Amino acid sequence: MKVGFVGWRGMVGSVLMQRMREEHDFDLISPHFFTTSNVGGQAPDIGRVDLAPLADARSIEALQAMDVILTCQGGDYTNEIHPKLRAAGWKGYWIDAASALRMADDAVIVLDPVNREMIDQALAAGTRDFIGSNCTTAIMLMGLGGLFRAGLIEWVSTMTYQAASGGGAQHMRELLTQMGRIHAGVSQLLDDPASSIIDIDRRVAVTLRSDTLPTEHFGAPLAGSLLPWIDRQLDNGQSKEEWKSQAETNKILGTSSTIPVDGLCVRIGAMRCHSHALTIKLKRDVPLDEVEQLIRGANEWVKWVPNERSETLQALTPAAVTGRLDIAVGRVRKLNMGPDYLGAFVCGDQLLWGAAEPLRRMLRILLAR
Ligand SMILES: NC(=O)C1=CN([C@@H]2O[C@H](COP(=O)(O)OP(=O)(O)OC[C@H]3O[C@@H](n4cnc5c(N)ncnc54)[C@H](OP(=O)(O)O)[C@@H]3O)[C@@H](O)[C@H]2O)C=CC1
Ligand SMILES: N[C@@H](CC(=O)OP(=O)(O)O)C(=O)O
Repeated sequence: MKVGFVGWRGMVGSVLMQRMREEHDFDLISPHFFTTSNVGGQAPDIGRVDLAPLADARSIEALQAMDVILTCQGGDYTNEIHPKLRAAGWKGYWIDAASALRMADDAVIVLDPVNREMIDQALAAGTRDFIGSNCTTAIMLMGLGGLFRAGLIEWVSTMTYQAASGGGAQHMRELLTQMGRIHAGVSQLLDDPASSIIDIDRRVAVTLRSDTLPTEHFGAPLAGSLLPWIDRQLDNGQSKEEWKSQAETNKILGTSSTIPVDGLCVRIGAMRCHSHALTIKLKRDVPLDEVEQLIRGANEWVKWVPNERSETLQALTPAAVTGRLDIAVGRVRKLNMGPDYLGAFVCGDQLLWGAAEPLRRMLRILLAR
């Protein structure tokens, strides 16, 4: 199978390449690499010597020769190229990280540990566009899939804690630069055990509000702060990121009546793990041991964290989860609102299950047909 890769050197694409090498996916395909900026350049090192030079990612003719196109190039590229390619009669499979086509009627959002049946049915019916879900939504569904599958969830309120990587590589750099500037402004005081914490704090506040702190990408300081708005503003008061959670959750689950999902999405100073603090309204009072069994049994990546302080601090944090496929689920307990109200916390790497992993697994599904 000829597979064309677009966007392979970006942040999501690089994680995808790494995972595909780890899983030996390249052994099973004929890979072709495309570029929007360096036609004729050298293909990436994937442990193979038989690769052609980089092809033009805007050449419909070159793309048409592919059986599958897997793109992490972004929504603008998708909006430009996908319609032209289909209009030219291309019948191949389009696998995409960007949100552009997600809600299209003839596209399926792929998260196979949650919606494998839907993917199989769509393939049998001739669907050709398979799109990765929003990262935040994917992580919640990977963590709570067992409760959704059992039909126990009446609604979910999700308050998110989203990492800098969701904005892209430049955002991660900006966060670290902000951290460094803040530290540099007080490092001498920190070294002096006799210095006043009030002085240190005052200087930090001055740095946070100063024009010299780089905020080009986030639009405001994130280090030492947080940003309670992610993505565009919608007319109903939601952010686009908040809107996606209900829309995509229900599309992925194929619900016949909408399960309400809503809450506030907040950017925090984590590097690449998104987290959710969840309030779940169950349809009935489900005993906690049953809840645990359902959550743990949903997929092999759920890492159950008992609702205890030390284990939570060890395992239910971005620091513990980053770079791993684990979806940590913990803080599961009944809330004061009543026996059918459940609290939970979910944490996952947004570049893995939130972006690259469902795409490479979709490719595997195609290869296994
Ligand atoms: N599903 C999800 O939850 C997520 C989805 N995404 C999607 O993935 C898309 C890609 O995101 P992301 O990987 O962050 O985008 P990047 O900005 O890292 O990369 C996108 C493209 O930019 C070009 N580029 C220009 N300069 C550089 C450079 N110095 N280093 C690397 N690439 C460069 C590359 O194209 P070229 O080689 O052709 O020049 C690259 O493929 C997003 O637009 C979004 O749609 C992102 C995060 C999560
Ligand atoms: N919006 C997400 C990342 C992302 O790219 O999402 P999407 O693929 O839905 O556009 C974030 O900022 O954390």
